[in-house]
Amino acid sequence: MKTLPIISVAGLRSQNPEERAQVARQLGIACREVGFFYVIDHGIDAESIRAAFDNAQRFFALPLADKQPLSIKLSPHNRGYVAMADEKLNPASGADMKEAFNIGTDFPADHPDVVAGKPFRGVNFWPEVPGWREDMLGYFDACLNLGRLIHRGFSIDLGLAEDFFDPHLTAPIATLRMLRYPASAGQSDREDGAAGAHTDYGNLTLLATDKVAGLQVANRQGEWIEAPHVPGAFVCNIGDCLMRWSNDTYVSTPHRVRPPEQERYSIAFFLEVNPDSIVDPRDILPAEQPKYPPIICSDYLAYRLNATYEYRTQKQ
Ligand SMILES: O=C(O)CCC(=O)C(=O)O
Ligand SMILES: [Fe+2]
Repeated sequence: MKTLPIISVAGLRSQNPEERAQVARQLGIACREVGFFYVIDHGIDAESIRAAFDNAQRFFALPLADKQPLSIKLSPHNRGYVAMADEKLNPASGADMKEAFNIGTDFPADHPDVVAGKPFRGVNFWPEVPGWREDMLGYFDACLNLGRLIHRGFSIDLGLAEDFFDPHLTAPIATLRMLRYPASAGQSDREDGAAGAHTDYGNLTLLATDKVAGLQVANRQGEWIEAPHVPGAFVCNIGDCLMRWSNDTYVSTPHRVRPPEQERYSIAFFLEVNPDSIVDPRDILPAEQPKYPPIICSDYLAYRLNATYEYRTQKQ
């Protein structure tokens, strides 16, 4: 396998069950074989994607003094600004040459779940850039709805009720993450210098990229293959939580980012499920011997984040 499949998900919106099943079959093959695929006909309009990239650019262009007060280190909820070289997605490798900004599921400070200190229920940090918050929350919701739709395809493929994931996706943990990788100018000697090899933690990631190359995905032969920008497409991949939930039927696959020739932007949307959802392989594959005990979604995510971010002392 040298290239990633490109899947049109338009059929998932069809009234005709056969059209939905046809898309589900393609998703199922991709999720079993490589855990990565491009999605086209996703229904998110080009203008809102462009606005999200413009907003990312405007944010990262702010002086460090404006970004640092929004530091993720000040958030117990995985939100805010990650400064250059402050993260190692592969702890065995070097620091990632990137900066990032995380927006989580948006809750007001007086929401009962926030007041009660429920895991991952918190307020976002916002830069003072006009229009930014509205645009980014609109884009967040569009990604969430696409993530829900793709989960319907997964349910069909896995032989579950089509709405199996719906009750788990009513108010899920989700993170919209803007990323900026500076031009390496030939300076980096690490193939994974922009983002170390890692798998994602949740159920599903939807990634919008710009034209600059950098993302690589490991195929089953252990070779790194390029995942180039496909205009209008999202790069989608399975995360560890869904791999576990599906008893390893779907695979989460290592990927990394090479130091780009030119400055590169990407925007990832990491979708988990509701914080209190029980992730139990027996619910998806009751006939199989489960490889994993049941876990609570928020416990699993907190465990994975705490392993990645040394500064995270606050358990969620
Ligand atoms: O920027 C990219 O292309 C991929 C980023 C990524 O894999 C991540 O942040 O988890
Ligand atoms: Fe990733």
